[in-house]
Amino acid sequence: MRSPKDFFAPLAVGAPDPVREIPALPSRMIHFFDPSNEKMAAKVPDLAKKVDVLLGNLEDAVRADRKEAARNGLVSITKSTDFGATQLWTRINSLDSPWVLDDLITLVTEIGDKLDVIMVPKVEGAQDIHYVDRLLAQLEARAGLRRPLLVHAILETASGVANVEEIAGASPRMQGISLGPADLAASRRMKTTRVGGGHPGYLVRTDPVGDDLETGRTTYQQDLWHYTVARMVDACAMHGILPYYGPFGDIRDVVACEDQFRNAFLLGCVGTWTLHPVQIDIARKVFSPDPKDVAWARRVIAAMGDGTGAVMIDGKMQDDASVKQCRVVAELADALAARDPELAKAYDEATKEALA
Ligand SMILES: CC(C)(COP(=O)(O)OP(=O)(O)OC[C@H]1O[C@@H](n2cnc3c(N)ncnc32)[C@H](O)[C@@H]1OP(=O)(O)O)[C@@H](O)C(=O)NCCC(=O)NCCSC(=O)C[C@H](O)C(=O)O
Ligand SMILES: [Mg+2]
Repeated sequence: MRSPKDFFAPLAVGAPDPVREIPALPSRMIHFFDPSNEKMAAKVPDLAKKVDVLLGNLEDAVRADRKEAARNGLVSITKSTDFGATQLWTRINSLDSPWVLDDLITLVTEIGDKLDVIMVPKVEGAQDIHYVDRLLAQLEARAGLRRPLLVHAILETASGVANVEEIAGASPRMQGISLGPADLAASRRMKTTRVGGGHPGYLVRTDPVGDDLETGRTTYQQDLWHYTVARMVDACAMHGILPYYGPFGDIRDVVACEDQFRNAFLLGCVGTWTLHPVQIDIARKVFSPDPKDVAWARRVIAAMGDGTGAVMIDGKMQDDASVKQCRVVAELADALAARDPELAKAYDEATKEALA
């Protein structure tokens, strides 16, 4: 562990100074594409206008014999595309793979000035982040980069979950963490073969009436990912970084996808991965606060003056703590409205109505 005194010192001579605060940029959807897939690559310029984050994926879902094509494809797409305000991320191959060293050397050298965040899969503990941290500093120095690259960890091993707090605080580069439910399920030896989402077998049942154990007993499906997401959210909040849900693999089931995304949003996640174009609008809808909630939050903030004391609004008590909750919603709405004029209009109209 670095001493708190040198936590913000660059890890290589000539590397840029680490950031002191992680920017809370809109990142409702991290849209995955395979840069070696020509059809997907052709859609990148249009997708850049629709999504908050575009991620060129080099790891799982890219065939082993296409790894170099994906890496080179990402370099060439990046050089020829204007991403505007949309962030560009990449997911490198895992740290024990034969590809990761060339991924980092090539990407930082060729497109380090355009990349925002590097997603690192299968992170087991702080040692993995420390390795990437030092290597990135050396590569940034050699490439003459002025802005440090940020790092995002995927929580997809049992050790990663056990060590999530130390991972979140391992480096000033840590931007956030995502849940990786498929690898995590395998690592934990869970018995689900689904990529994220619920499972009908994971349930609780109401008590029997009398001796009849069979009839009239309602079952409620539970969320397999609740514990992990909640733990990830706490670790991220504690270290001032951002938590994300990960993949929802049943592309056809847009209804359950929306539910899973909303659970994550309500628990504190700022965004999710989108694997197919059909998931983009779902993520936008879910991870943008509802105009009615924004109007309410703004109303409470306005009524609370300096934010202390207690007032009654529509029969509900508001105090110092509830105004803080409202500020979370209102500040997120302001940040999203600055990027999305349609949303800005919806928020302002709903607020006017609520204050009338
Ligand atoms: C899931 C897919 C393989 C489905 O692809 P396809 O069968 O081609 O779907 P469609 O025919 O419905 O596609 C319609 C058109 O849309 C294009 N398309 C599809 N997906 C994308 C995309 N992500 N970005 C841009 N464009 C996309 C198709 O090319 C079609 O185009 P056209 O023919 O011109 O109309 C595919 O969606 C896919 O591969 N998605 C990404 C998968 C991925 O990235 N997986 C890795 C992340 S999940 C993971 O790694 C697990 C995690 O780590 C964990 O452990 O939990
Ligand atoms: Mg994975």
